[in-house]
Amino acid sequence: MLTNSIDILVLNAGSSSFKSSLYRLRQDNLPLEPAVPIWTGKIDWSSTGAAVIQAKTADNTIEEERTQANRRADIHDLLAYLSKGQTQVIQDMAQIDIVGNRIVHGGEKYCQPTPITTDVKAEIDRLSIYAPLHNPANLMGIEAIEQLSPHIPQLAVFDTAFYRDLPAVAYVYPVPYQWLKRGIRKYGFHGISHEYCTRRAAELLGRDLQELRLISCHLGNGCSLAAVTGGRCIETTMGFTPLDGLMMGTRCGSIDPGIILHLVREGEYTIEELDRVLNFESGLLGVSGVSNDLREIDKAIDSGNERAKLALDMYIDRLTARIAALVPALGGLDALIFTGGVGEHQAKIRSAVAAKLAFLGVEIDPDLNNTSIPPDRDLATDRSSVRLLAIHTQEEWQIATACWQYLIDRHT
Ligand SMILES: Nc1ncnc2c1ncn2[C@@H]1O[C@H](COP(=O)(O)OP(=O)(O)O)[C@@H](O)[C@H]1O
Ligand SMILES: CC(=O)OP(=O)(O)O
Ligand SMILES: [Mg+2]
Repeated sequence: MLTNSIDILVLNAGSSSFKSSLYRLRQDNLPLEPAVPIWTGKIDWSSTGAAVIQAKTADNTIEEERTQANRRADIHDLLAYLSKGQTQVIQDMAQIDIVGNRIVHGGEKYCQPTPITTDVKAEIDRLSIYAPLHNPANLMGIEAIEQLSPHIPQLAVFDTAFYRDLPAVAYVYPVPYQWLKRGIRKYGFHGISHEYCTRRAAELLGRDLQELRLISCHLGNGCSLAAVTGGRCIETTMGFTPLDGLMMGTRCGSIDPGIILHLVREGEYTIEELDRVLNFESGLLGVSGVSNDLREIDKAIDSGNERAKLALDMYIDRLTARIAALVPALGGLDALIFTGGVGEHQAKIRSAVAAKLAFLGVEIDPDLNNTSIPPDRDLATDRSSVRLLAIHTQEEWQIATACWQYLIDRHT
């Protein structure tokens, strides 16, 4: 039985962070604009071995630094701040109507928000080998809730679901066709973010999503592009796993598969070691030797570090090349969307990309691009033939709306 207001808790476990939001929504009306959560929680595991836990309400913040991270315990303890201490917003966890979990890899089976059962958990676990940075963390979130309050319904919202209508030319790999039967195909990730941002782009432009040709650039620690036309995603850069495509913070993106064959053949690395190196020690961090964080790379460049400069140049070149490569399939481009920590905050990346795409008629307004104004804005000049949108991604809100819809459908 639903009361007038619905409490929806969202868990978004990433590779080096865990984000959580509690929304209190009215049952009769889903706001068009993202609601402000009444409680947010964050764990930052980015410095090796340590954890910073932060819980926040409109009036209070609790911050706890732990020298020894223990992901399971960190998640459990963060969520406990919902019902205790200065950030208490509920009396009891059982008060929460539903928990929405971002699940990165849903494989071929899950294309819709799905209630979590033992079977669903087993499948998320089975898929962990294909998304080792994400699916295990996603499961930890689910289990933390089960421990804190076993009877709250939980919903899985999949990153891969956005790609359910990907055409075969995009999802089939040029390998023996029979591999497809074994599930070897492109899945695509960051779908929750791309779905939110492409819909938001249509709103910002005051146009129907169906008539737009869009490329959404999700540039965070993980990076991917999604090409959308007629409201359908037709191509993306991540693939069978979130390791493919663009150069990322610690992930390599597309490289010659011959390199892996060579290293394994030489006996220099086991598969597990290569998995670690390509997922955690490559990308911006691997090339620069400095950091996966572009803010740190920038500082190193300013102090004359050439490898940091090379890493940045490679990041921009690869990003631009992959954007341009999506344009023929779209038959043109109406808007390019920048989102994720890098896309939203790094004006330098946006201007470098725009400059390299000038041949497409792209022109960024340097004043708009450099001024720190609120999120969700068009940065293109009036004469640019492509709109350039910076959009604050709202994965948690996207998941909350799926939960709201699920509850309403169940009770009507
Ligand atoms: N305020 C900021 N200014 C500049 N860069 C930022 C800022 N915030 C985040 N970034 C960049 O975004 C990256 C993280 O993006 P984010 O989307 O939060 O990552 P995740 O993949 O963990 O969700 C950082 O490594 C950094 O390069
Ligand atoms: C799929 C993925 O790479 O997610 P994130 O960017 O949150 O690590
Ligand atoms: Mg992210």
